[in-house]
Amino acid sequence: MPAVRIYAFAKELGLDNKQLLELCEKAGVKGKGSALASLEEDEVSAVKAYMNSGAVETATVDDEPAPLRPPAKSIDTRVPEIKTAPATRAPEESKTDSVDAEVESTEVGEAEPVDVADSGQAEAEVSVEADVEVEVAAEEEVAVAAEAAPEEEPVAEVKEVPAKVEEPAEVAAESKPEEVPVEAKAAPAKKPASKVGGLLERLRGATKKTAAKTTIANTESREASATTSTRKRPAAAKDPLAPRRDNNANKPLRNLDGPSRGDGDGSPKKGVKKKSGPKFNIAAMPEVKQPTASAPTEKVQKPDIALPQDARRTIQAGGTAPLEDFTKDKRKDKKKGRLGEDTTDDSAKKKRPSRFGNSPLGNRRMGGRPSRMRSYHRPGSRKKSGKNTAAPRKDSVVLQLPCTVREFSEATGVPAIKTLLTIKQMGDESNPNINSHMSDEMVEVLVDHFEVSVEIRAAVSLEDEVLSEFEIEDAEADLLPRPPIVTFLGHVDHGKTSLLDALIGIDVVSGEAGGITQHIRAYQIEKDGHKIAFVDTPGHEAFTEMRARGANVTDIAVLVVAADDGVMPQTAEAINHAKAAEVPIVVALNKCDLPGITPDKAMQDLAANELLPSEWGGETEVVKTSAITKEGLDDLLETILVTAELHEYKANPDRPAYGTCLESEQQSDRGVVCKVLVQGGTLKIGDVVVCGTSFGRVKSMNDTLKPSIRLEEVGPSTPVNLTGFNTPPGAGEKLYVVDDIGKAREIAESRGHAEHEQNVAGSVMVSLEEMARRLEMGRLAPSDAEIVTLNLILRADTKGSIEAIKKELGKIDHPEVRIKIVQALVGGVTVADVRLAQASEAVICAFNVVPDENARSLAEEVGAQVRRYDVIYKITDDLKATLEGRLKPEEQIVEQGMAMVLRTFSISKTGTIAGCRVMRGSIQRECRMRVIRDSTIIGDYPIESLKREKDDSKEVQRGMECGIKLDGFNDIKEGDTLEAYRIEEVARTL
Ligand SMILES: Nc1nc2c(ncn2[C@@H]2O[C@H](COP(=O)(O)OP(=O)(O)OP(=O)(O)O)[C@@H](O)[C@H]2O)c(=O)[nH]1
Repeated sequence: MPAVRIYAFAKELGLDNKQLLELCEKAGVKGKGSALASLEEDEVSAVKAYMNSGAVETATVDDEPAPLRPPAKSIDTRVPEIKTAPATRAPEESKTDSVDAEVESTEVGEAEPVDVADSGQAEAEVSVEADVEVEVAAEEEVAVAAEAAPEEEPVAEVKEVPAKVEEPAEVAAESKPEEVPVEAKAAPAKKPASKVGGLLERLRGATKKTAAKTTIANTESREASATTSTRKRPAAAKDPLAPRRDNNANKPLRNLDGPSRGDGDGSPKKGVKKKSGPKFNIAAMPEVKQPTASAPTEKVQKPDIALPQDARRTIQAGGTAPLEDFTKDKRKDKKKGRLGEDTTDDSAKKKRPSRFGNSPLGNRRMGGRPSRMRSYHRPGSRKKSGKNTAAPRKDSVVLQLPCTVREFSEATGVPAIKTLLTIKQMGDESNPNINSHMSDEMVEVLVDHFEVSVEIRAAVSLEDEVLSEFEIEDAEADLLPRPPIVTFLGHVDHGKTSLLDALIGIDVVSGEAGGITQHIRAYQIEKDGHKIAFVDTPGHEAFTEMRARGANVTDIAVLVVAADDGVMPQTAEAINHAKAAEVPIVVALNKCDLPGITPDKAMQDLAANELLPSEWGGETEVVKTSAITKEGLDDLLETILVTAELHEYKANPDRPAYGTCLESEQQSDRGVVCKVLVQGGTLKIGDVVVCGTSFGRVKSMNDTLKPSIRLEEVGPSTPVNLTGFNTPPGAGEKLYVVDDIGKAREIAESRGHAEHEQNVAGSVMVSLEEMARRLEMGRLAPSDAEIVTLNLILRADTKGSIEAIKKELGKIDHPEVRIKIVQALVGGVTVADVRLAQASEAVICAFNVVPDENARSLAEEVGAQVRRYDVIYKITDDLKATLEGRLKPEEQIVEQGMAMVLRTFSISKTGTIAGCRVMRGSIQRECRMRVIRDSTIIGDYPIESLKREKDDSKEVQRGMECGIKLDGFNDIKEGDTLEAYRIEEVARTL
């Protein structure tokens, strides 16, 4: 049973909100502050139990004979009062309605009685009300919609609205053939139905059977999110508004309290007397009577009436004029005994159109609650005689969200003052006025409260509007062959980087800190006239996200398995990523040069992981390679190219580009540099791009392999280093080219806002929940006081690094200590970080970045700790050791000094000499040097030679000039900073 709001529950019980809140308190259900608070199933039971215990004298909602005193008045008086919302009804209770359900299923021929009785959706609509008269038409609606409802569940993206039985028969019937197959297909798709996910699927062409499904699922979710308030768009509803209005204009309103609720002749249905029957949410009638036909006694001047806003909109949209509707209704009313009752046309009842009719928003259900669109007239509430001069409540109006109090009142006919009063009664203390914007939730509550029926139309976000064009599939004729994207995946140290280096003819592996890959790399190369985009991923377990990202952008996965190791944990993980991405896998059985290697064990491992090698009769190509001897490299390349040829990868280059951000960083001179893999369209300098919460105009694009090559435009399957974003986009975010910088900004900002809200909401909820849990267990203060928190401020070179560090730190689990990341940002350590560290007593962890001079001296001054790392697992090892109080004294890095490179000299045979000035401390011959460019550590090397003038020197002091040659690094440049340090065995303190 879903949670039920206080106000709804109070309404059922015939109590006011305050009374119920008091009852809750007494029943031991604490912490329900306002009418908007929700009660869980067990809490509802607790309240009911409390009420049934005789402690209070009030009506009960249970069907069973209750120990409470009987209602003071007749059943007619009580019935409307105890109209039961779904939240208050236990599933078993709904079984009392199974008789009705059987009738329905017989008539419709689809729904089983159990569907209605058992389904939560069905239950949601069934009322406990002991109502004698049940409309056959309504029953049909229940039966049909009850069957359709469960099939809607897989639509994950749809905001809140659970399917409900109150779905009008027409809508349910129409949408069923369109939706069910789509959702049934979409459900098993392994990839989330994201925009580019869908496009990628399409790009992968006809070889993938799932492409169509995913595309459809995407379209569905787009539709759903565009309207928010609907789960499905009836196929026939081209113009969502017109049919709805026509229906309502032409069909008589029903007065459910009137005699027509029976068989149509005004008499109650025979044989079903006093049976609990389902209640259905159908067209609400105006709350007050329309003026009677009696002629005015004296001639009055016709008032000058301004049409309400929604009526004006209707006319502008080409709908019927309000007066037309009015006259139509009048004509129809003549045939009726009473307003809203058509006593002549019984069939009309069965086919009664819902006021939600064909609208795409038609099945919007207010927050999953039962609609109260039906008008109830409590005894005494109906006016006995005389004319009602109050403005009739409107129904069938469209309410565009977000809306103000004024707009709500105009749309619903509820006076603004009454609306404001109700908002206040609901516990809103913000003192709203007529122009105040209401939250969607509040609108929903008010609609429920005033029992008005409105069609709520969620605002279509700019993002949906702008990015929807990326959902459109390219015409086959526009697709041209594109290079394959090949990702190297596998366990740490199995030789991915070495193999790729050997294939491309570069040497990346020797410059990697700690000998492990910590960043995703991507290059496009040309081999034997074929272009291929290669992506290298880290193998260390911390980089799961990067591996997943690599697998998600790839066409072909090359699984690198060291022949001496076989399938290891990250190999298995990589296999899963590749399988999830549904891409072909080519295995490179590497390190075959190692002596005494028999590849059989690795082959068995592969077979055990459902990758049966082709030489064993399976379908997986296994190529034996060695990055050292270059054995098997040609074979590997050929296998990749043949696989690519088989799959015919295509894309449309003549469209706005889209792609994926693989990595991003902040550089001091270039700003945000983002490694992007273009997957479709052509990306050009000057294009406006949006990527996650970042946006900008493409300023420059550089080749990823040869950064000096500037590119003006790049087509599909091309990785580039791109500048122009305002902030570093999140790795893995999708990039889209849009036509307007304003739109890009708006999309990025709204995403940022939503992200922020989510973060804030998440953290508050967790802490409150945790607190509540602890309070419950009565152990809040003592054990909490014992927990030591280590605050961290993370600074790293890329977002990917932050992601990986966070993941690693998340593994540190200790009962008495915990790590809290106060802030995690890309870029060098700044003064602001030091200030924050000072205020929050945090330690600053700088991964592959350094503090700027101001930050460094401030940190020294205030005693803030800046710990620097270049290998990811050292951070966790260090912190773990720190937290566990077992810091080893050895390997303490002692900073020695810093030198600026003023000039460089290239000497053949020797290499590049850096002419430096020592700016801080001193440089000693045995020191190691960090090479820093743009606040980022680009390498760490020992000193090969240190000279003053032409003489070798052991130490050069601050202010002096010297020549430094680094061992194994010749790419030193003017402006680089060299930091000297020594590793000493000294005691560490935190
Ligand atoms: N004998 C031998 N050694 C290899 C071969 N390929 C790589 N190695 C060595 O294995 C070690 C790890 O190689 P990498 O290329 O860094 O491995 P990796 O899989 O890229 O590692 P990560 O990116 O950190 O996951 C290095 O010392 C390489 O020299 C090979 O084919 N034969």
